[in-house]
Amino acid sequence: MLRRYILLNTNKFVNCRHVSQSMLQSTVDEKSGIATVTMNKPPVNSLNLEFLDEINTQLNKLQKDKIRGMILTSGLQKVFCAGLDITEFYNPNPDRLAKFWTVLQDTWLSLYMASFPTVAVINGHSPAGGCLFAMSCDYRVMVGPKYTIGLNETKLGIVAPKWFQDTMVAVIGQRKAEVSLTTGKMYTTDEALQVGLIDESLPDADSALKKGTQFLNNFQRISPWAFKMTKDISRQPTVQWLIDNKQKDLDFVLKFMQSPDVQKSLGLYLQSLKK
Ligand SMILES: CCCCC/C=C\CCC/C=C/CC(=O)SCCNC(=O)CCNC(=O)[C@H](O)C(C)(C)COP(=O)(O)OP(=O)(O)OC[C@H]1O[C@@H](n2cnc3c(N)ncnc32)[C@H](O)[C@@H]1OP(=O)(O)O
Repeated sequence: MLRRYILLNTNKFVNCRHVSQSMLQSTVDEKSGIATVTMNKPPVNSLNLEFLDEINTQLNKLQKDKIRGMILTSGLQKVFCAGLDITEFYNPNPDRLAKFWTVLQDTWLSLYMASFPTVAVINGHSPAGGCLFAMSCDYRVMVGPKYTIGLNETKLGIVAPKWFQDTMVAVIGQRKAEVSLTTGKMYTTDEALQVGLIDESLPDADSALKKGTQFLNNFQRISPWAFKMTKDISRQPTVQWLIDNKQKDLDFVLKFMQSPDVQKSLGLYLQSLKK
């Protein structure tokens, strides 16, 4: 493994393994065993087929490398992740859409059930799929006050799939999730903290990264096996539906996304984004 000193987001030099460098930068601190995975796909870290594939491959690699924890963050100025790349849905090629959705399912399962503790350092806006990724980590630290987070699918004229919804229910509870999902609510950092969608709010990215690292350091005294078993038991009810219904979920998405009404809504939404 290539060893070198590199500059991390914390502006400190640390001795680390440099795992990869592309749309995703991943570094592992040798001493703590904590990986920092930085999404860096300008302009907004939208999740297309190739990017999701890279994220999933990296998560599986980190698992094999037996890292002790992971921070997921963004290398962009003001966006953590803009969610799924809407162009994957608009006038889709059915084969590509099927691959895209399958990789999304797999990436979510890898992240949600990661064998190591995970923290999202949300250093920018985090709508829809970005919020799903953040909620799938074990702890969320967000940089405030100016960014927003939430599952806004209804605002696009589409529907958050069951497993997106269940992930939110697991974080903020049934009632709050229902209101949040039906209204497509995007929470400010303060609101997200109040509702329990995030665990901490910090004024800048450096202190958020430190806070995330502090959380992961809690696990130095906890057996990785005990951690993983506990997390599996806790998260099993949320993941089981997708594990049992991957094909049904995919078939539904293929049908839903090719319906003229959904395509019309997506076209209008894409236009409004371009404006
Ligand atoms: C019963 C079961 C039903 C099952 C249904 C089946 C399937 C449904 C699945 C639905 C799941 C969807 C999940 C999603 O994640 S959908 C994506 C939702 N995302 C958003 O709504 C975010 C939209 N973006 C923004 O709000 C902003 O871009 C921002 C993230 C706040 C950043 O703002 P800013 O920095 O000002 O950047 P711009 O807005 O100027 O954007 C720059 C550039 O990027 C393009 N873009 C932005 N977001 C996306 C995106 N998600 N996908 C693709 N492209 C995006 C934007 O159009 C600009 O492009 P141009 O530079 O070409 O103008």
